[in-house]
Amino acid sequence: MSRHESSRPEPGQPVTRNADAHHELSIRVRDLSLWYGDSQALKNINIDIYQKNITALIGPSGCGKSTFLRCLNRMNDLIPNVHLEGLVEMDGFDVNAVKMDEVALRRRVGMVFQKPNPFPKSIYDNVAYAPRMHDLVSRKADQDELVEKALRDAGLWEEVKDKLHQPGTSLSGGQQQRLCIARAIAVQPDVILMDEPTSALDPISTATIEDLMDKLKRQFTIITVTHNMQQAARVADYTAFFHLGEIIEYNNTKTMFANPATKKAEDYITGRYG
Ligand SMILES: Nc1ncnc2c1ncn2[C@@H]1O[C@H](COP(=O)(O)OP(=O)(O)OP(=O)(O)O)[C@@H](O)[C@H]1O
Repeated sequence: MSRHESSRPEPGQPVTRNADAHHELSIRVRDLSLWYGDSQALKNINIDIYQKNITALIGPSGCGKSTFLRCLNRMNDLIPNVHLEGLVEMDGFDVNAVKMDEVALRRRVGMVFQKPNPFPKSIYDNVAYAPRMHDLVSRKADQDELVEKALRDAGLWEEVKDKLHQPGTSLSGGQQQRLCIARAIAVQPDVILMDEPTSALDPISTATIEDLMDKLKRQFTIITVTHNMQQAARVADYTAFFHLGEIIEYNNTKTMFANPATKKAEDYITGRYG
């Protein structure tokens, strides 16, 4: 029996589709449920997320996409009265295990938010902050090299190389978001979570970030929440459709958009509801 067959959810669990067998597993989620107090926000989520691919999470407002994303780096731990059941496994490690070091986890799983949120520091220090905190660099020359590489990989170096000591907040919105991406990749995470990374940006900055995501997936596993169906179709290798806290459909993006298996996903993708 192949790894994929053995990890299939039991019959009766929410529908999830396994991906092409040649892709390596990054994150395995089984029977994940989450409650805010008495209110259940995620219901028996089962999904396999693949390395060095982009997975888009789509679905109507309030269906649990951001809640799910935060389960992947334990950011829900910061919210009072959250109760979680089920398994989130990353490269074979149980993310929710008591002994899992949250600082180490957040080094492996970077996050980029909807609104660009650079630290109130220089462009240089925004990028150097986390590598310093994680003791990844000590010599100044190594730090300079790392900052340059992260900014180059985020497609920002040419625009900022002559003003590295200006505040990150002095950049345009699209540049600030690329700075946040540089900050996230500076510690070489395995996974980057993006929560509507372009929704606050103009169309040109959005296109720049989409191109960047396409390049970054050679190095990183990317999971992105988006309300923009064209964006999901353009950038995502796989798409998961959430509805009322469940994953109703999960497939490679081409198949889901050309031939959705459920009426709900079809209606949502075609803009008939949501
Ligand atoms: N901190 C919180 N405390 C209590 N309930 C919450 C909290 N965050 C989210 N919820 C609830 O959990 C459900 C899922 O919310 P979530 O933000 O994950 O959905 P979403 O699909 O990301 O929505 P959107 O597309 O609007 O961002 C909603 O009913 C929401 O009200």
